Amino acid sequence: MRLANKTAIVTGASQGIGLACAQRLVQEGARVMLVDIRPEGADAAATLGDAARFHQADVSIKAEVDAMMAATLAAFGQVDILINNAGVTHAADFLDLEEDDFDRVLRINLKSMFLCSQAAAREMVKRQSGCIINMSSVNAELTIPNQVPYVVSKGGVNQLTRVTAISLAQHGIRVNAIGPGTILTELAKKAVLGSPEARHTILSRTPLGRCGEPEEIAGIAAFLASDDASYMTGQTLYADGGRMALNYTVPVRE
Ligand SMILES: NC(=O)C1=CN([C@@H]2O[C@H](COP(=O)(O)OP(=O)(O)OC[C@H]3O[C@@H](n4cnc5c(N)ncnc54)[C@H](O)[C@@H]3O)[C@@H](O)[C@H]2O)C=CC1
Ligand SMILES: C[C@H](O)[C@@H]1OC(=O)[C@H](O)[C@@H]1O
Repeated sequence: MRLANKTAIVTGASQGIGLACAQRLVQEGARVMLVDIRPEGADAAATLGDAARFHQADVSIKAEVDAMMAATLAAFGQVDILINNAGVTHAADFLDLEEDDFDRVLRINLKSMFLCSQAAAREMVKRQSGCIINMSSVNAELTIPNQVPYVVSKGGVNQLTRVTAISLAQHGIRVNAIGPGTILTELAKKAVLGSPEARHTILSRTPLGRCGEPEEIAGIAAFLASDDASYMTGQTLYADGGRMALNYTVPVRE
C-alpha cells in the first residue's frame, strides 16, 4: 500500500495501459479519477469501488482539463499524482500525411500533457509535493516510417518531461516518463500487430521474445508514483523487452 491516502488522476483510463495503471494505483491504496474521452471508463471505475471515479473529458482541450481538475478536487479534495497516459496514433506515409492528422496527434499526445501537468501542478504547489508520470514510448527515440506525428509527439514527451521536472523540482514535484515497447493493447494491435509479418518484425527486435502486458507498465508507474522513487525526476524509464538495448535482430521464438 505504497500510495495510501494519495489521490491520482489517470488519463486515457478506459482501457489498455491507463486502465491497468488505475487498477494498480487503487491496489496500492490510492484514490483514482479515471479520465477518458470515451465513456467506457465509467464501468471500469465502478469495478474499483469507492476508491475510483470516472470523468469523461478530451484532455487536449483546456476547458475540459479545467473541468477534470474541478471534478477531482470536488470528489477527493486534492491531487498528488497525475499519469498523462492518453494517446493516439495515425498511420500515413510522410508524403500523404494530412496537416489535420498531424495536428490531432500532437494535440492529444503532447499538448494534453502540458495542459494536464500545468493544471495538476498548480494544485500540487499548494502542498509542495506531487508526482507526474508521462507515458512516452520507445518511439521517442526509435522511428516507424508511417507513424510520423506519433514518433514526433513521443520525442516531445521526453523533453516535456525534462523541462517540467526542472521547472517544478523547487516545489517538491517529481516528473518522470515511462517508455513502453510494444504492449498488448488496442493501440498496438492496430498500429503494429495487425499481421503475422508485422508481429514477427516486432518480435525480431525484442530480446525477451514477447510483447509486454499493460500490467507490466502499471507496476513501473506505481514505483515512480511512490516514495521508492523519491530521488528520481526528469527521467524516462524504458520497459521494452530489451528493444532499446538492441541494434540488430534476434531469432524469433514463437
Ligand atoms: N500499446 C503500446 O504498445 C504502447 C503504448 N504507448 C503509449 O501508452 C499510452 C496508452 O496506450 P494504449 O493503452 O496502448 O492505448 P489504447 O488506445 O488502448 O488506450 C488509449 C486511451 O486513451 C483514450 N484517449 C484518446 N484520446 C483521448 C483524449 N483526447 N482525451 C482523453 N482520452 C483519450 C482512448 O479513448 C483510450 O481509452 C499512449 O500514450 C501510447 O502512446 C507507448 C508505447 C507502447
Ligand atoms: C504506435 C506504436 O507503434 C505503438 O505504440 C508504441 O509506441 C509502440 O511502439 C507500439 O508499437
